[in-house]
Amino acid sequence: MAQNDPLLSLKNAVVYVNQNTSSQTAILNQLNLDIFEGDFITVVGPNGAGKSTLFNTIAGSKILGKGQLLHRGRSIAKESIIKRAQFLSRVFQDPKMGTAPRMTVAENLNLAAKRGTQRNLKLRKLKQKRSYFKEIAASMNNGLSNKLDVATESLSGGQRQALSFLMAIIKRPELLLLDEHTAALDPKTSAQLMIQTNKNITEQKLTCLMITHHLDDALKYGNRLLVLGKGQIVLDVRDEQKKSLTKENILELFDKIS
Ligand SMILES: Nc1ncnc2c1ncn2[C@@H]1O[C@H](COP(=O)(O)OP(=O)(O)OP(=O)(O)O)[C@@H](O)[C@H]1O
Repeated sequence: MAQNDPLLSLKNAVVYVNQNTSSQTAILNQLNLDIFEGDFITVVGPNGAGKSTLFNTIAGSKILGKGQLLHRGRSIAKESIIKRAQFLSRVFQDPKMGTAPRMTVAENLNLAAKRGTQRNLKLRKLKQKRSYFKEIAASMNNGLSNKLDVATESLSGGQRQALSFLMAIIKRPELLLLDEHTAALDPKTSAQLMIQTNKNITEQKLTCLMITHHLDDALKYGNRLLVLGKGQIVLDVRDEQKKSLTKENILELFDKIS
């Protein structure tokens, strides 16, 4: 693949609800998007703009009605969620999703680390991995590293989201989808997780799309910003153009598309 070929492309993507009925509506409407390796794209838009639908379409939980979805030039529109999970991972808003509640932090990390590999790893190996798990948990800077043997259900929301994030990146996905992953957290915890999120993404050069309603975060983080409205991309800016964008610019655009 040439350096400038996209990692993932949507071409004239249309997603319908109530397809083939009189109330058929396009909730993604002729959307075009090229995602390149190393892009850290923040995604904003009013409620109902189609942000989650975009993620669902990429991850496979919504079916493409028309158009193309290409991974490194190869159509994946008909591939299952499980198949696509081999190259992408996703963190949701709800701290209860993404982790197994009765399992400990270390067991959850181990499960994520061996995803897609042979299942019969011995506990001995889990012990060997402990120092690595402790190290990455410590990098989240929120006390998670002292809770390796604690059941996930007894973690704080912030620790649980930090764990979900680590599980999502532990095998270095080609594409990381963050779906308002800090939205359920209090402002301080949310800001703290965002700092660690950004650190990991930039240091590891991960390719990421992040939906957020925090416009300050959307402007502060990432190299590229998308505004979605009515199932279409109404703004796609990167680098210097993104840096010169203001919250007011985005809010004006929201007014126009709502
Ligand atoms: N299964 C469905 N049936 C009917 N309408 C749906 C369905 N899924 C999504 N929609 C509609 O599609 C539109 C886009 O929804 P989507 O959840 O993608 O928006 P969003 O930008 O993520 O919104 P929010 O910021 O509120 O999370 C909305 O009008 C929503 O009501």
